[in-house]
Amino acid sequence: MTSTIQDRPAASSARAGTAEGGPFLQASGLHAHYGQSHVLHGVDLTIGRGEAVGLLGRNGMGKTTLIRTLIGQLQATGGTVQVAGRDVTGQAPEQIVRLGIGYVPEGRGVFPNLSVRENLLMAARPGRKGQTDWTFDRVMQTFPRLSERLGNGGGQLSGGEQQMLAIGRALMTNPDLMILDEATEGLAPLVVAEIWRVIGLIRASGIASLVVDRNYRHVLATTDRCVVLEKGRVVLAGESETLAADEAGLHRYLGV
Ligand SMILES: Nc1ncnc2c1ncn2[C@@H]1O[C@H](COP(=O)(O)OP(=O)(O)OP(=O)(O)O)[C@@H](O)[C@H]1O
Repeated sequence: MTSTIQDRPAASSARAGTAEGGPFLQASGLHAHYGQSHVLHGVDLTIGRGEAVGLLGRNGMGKTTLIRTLIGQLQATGGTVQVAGRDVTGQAPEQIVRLGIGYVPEGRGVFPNLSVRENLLMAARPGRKGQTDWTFDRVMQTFPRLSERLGNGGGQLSGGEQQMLAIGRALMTNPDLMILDEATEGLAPLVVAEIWRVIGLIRASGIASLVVDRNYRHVLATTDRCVVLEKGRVVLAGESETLAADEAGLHRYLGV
């Protein structure tokens, strides 16, 4: 994160939103800038309740910027974002994620000086509708490796364990939507397989997800729908199964 990120103004109060029954997240015509640099150019994105959505695109195409704009870390310079039926455009990240988003940023985000146990327990809270499905014990069952490291500091963990802890922390908030940005980056193959297993578990548990990963084949195979960004614009979108068969589109936009 650099100083070129535009300051986000004070959070505005929630404006009237759409009904509860609509998609969990809906972004319409999103624009975002870093200083003078125009990075998102009118992006539309919808994530249904319980839907797994993949976000694909080559390096620098705007995937992380889109995520940061969705959760209010970066102020949208145009367009709107609705979460759980509320217009959250311009709101502070803390307010937006409180509506039920578990965000696992690229590069993780665990507290290095707190133990694994403390990292998890401090994140614990019921979900937006009071759901408490994800308890400390369930996270332990999901990541047996973390249960062996409970007393260790976050900073003493391997990269893979830190990633598991970051995902575990997000699950402890009992989210309706998990956002995973490059969750497998830089990890050894066995750990990568473990992370994909958990991404599958999250999907099966009915939590919606937005998944960014370099392994686009894996993303296509483990999501319902995918959106492909090129230079801050959606250039391909559709059912993952259909996109997986679109060799020409994948070649053109993902360079494969
Ligand atoms: N903090 C920043 N300040 C200025 N420009 C930025 C900043 N972060 C990203 N950019 C630029 O915005 C564009 C989109 O970057 P972004 O990180 O969103 O892409 P990405 O698709 O997530 O790619 P990657 O996989 O490399 O992270 C790129 O041109 C990038 O150089």
